[in-house]
Amino acid sequence: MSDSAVLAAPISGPVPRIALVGNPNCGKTALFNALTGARQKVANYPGVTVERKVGELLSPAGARVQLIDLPGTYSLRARSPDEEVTRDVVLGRFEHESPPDVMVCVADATNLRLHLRLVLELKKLGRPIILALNMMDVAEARGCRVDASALSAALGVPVVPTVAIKRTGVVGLLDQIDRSMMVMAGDGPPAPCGWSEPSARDLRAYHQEVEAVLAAALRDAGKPSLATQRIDAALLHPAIGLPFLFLVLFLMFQAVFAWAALPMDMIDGALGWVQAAAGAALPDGMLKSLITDGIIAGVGSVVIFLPQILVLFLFILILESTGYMARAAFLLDRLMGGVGLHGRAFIPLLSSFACAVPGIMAARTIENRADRLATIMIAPLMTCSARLPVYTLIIAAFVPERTVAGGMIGLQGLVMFTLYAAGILSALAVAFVLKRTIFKGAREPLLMELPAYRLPSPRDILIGLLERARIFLARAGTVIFAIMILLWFLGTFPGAPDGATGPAIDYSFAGMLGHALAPLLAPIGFTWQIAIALVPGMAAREVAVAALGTVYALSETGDALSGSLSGVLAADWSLPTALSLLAWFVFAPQCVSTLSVVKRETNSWFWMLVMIAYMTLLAYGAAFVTFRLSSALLGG
Ligand SMILES: Nc1nc2c(ncn2[C@@H]2O[C@H](COP(=O)(O)OP(=O)(O)OP(=O)(O)O)[C@@H](O)[C@H]2O)c(=O)[nH]1
Ligand SMILES: [Mg+2]
Repeated sequence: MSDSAVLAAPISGPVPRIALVGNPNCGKTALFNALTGARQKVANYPGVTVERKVGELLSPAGARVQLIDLPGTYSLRARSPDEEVTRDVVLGRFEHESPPDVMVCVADATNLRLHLRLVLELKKLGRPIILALNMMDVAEARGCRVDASALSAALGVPVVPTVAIKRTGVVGLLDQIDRSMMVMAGDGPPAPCGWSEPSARDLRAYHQEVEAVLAAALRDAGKPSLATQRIDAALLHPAIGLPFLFLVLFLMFQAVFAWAALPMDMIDGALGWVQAAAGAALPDGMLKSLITDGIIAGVGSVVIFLPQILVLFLFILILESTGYMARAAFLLDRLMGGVGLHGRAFIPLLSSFACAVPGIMAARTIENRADRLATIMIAPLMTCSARLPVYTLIIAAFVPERTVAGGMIGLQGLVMFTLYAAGILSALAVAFVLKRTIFKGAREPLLMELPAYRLPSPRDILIGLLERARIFLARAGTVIFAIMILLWFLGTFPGAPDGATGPAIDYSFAGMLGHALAPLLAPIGFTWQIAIALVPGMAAREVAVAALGTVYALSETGDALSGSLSGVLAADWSLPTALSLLAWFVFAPQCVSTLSVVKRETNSWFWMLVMIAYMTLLAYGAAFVTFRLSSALLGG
């Protein structure tokens, strides 16, 4: 997620600071990206940005300016942790940080009645404000006409109409930023902050003032989006809504298998060719083993999953950019309420399908601490994309490639869906227990704005996918690459003693470690090779696959890994072992980044340790039961 132009660290110093403030989903991040060239996440639901991001820009007058993107909020009376970030930045409550010198208030031109209230609140801060009247394209399309100069006069702040996603108005906004900074420099120290938590009376006063401003500046309120109303009439229909949502999710998992099959075969073929070519070109010896068994077999066995990751992200990006994501939260609110979860938990949980780290951070939008903790605790049970390679590898090895239900459903996709479902159902079960024991409390109603539906922009989707591919490949090229070299060393040295019969890895450090761990894992059917793979798998789950690739390549008595890794596994493992490993991966807390983000977001070691303990117990238990049951049933 890191971007060269964007820092998450606090900034201080003489460079002027400008903050983008506004209600959720009004286009602040889109504007931030347009102004700084960054690629922060933009999506069509409230609560996308949950932490402040800082970027830099050069104003037309040549001034260096720091631009801060903030989480959306309806008021400075912050309720949830993401809104608190905005409040604290705006009020200058962060240590060693002065409040922003200028605030660019972003408002959705189609929904001024709601968005102007925050502008009035921000005016009380006594600092220069510029109003970016965003979504002017949508406003125009709906016949909503706002008189920008009348609005400016009524509010007493400069107003710049913008279309953030098309960069329209960016130049005007930059000019206005220069002007505001000049005025600020001429004015001397800013007026004292006149903001205080608005009382009910203040809120009524704001409301009246908004009406007066609208009367002066809104020429035509326009019509609400007819398309959105029609689509929602169907998609939020009590009888259609949920089945449609499940259909979408089901299609997503089928597509992950079906669409990715061809490119994966192609990558597999290309890797096999590279491995053979490297094997033929290099003289026998250590270097050849390092390159073919260590690097190509290890890193290659992960890279092959890129197409699946991209198909998964394609679906998630489309769900996020169309506006369906917020509907899904709404549809599932009652279902989630059944286990005591808040409807808002849906977005963090769905994000966790990509990766639990942003998912856990997205839980900042949940106001109630108990609800938020419960969501954080179960987020890693959602099947993250790093688990895809593990699942796919084992499924490809053990589940035949055929269709069921009259050729309609791929069996492999069905097994994958079952694994995802196992994650979801156990998350709900854990939440049920947590909400009835540790996190007791009344459930709060879901209040969430449903954004208008939007056609996803192919360019944005493409950029999103490229960014994903970059992150995935960068990881394969750095972390996984380094771990594989280390593992190759551990799997190669010390070499086999004279007269040894088994492959050298049996006698290596990695072999010793694997054999040492084996008794612990034997009750759940894991081989010593799996034991070796689980250790580096702590860094990231897909590393386990890379490690299996390397371990098995080193275990081969031939030169290089003959045939695909899944073929080797099919020959080496029993079906109960494979099923047991799948069950293990549904639950195991196997990723250091998730655990560290849990520590950071809950601000306590305790919850992190609780997570490790409960997930490890569940993983061991599930693997044990799976192994025993399937062994008994299959007679293995
Ligand atoms: N048509 C149109 N869409 C826009 C415009 N600006 C932003 N969007 C879309 O509006 C949605 C929200 O944009 P974001 O930039 O994520 O909004 P945000 O204010 O940062 O939202 P939060 O981080 O949730 O507070 C996205 O789907 C954008 O593509 C605009 O000027 N016109
Ligand atoms: Mg944002």
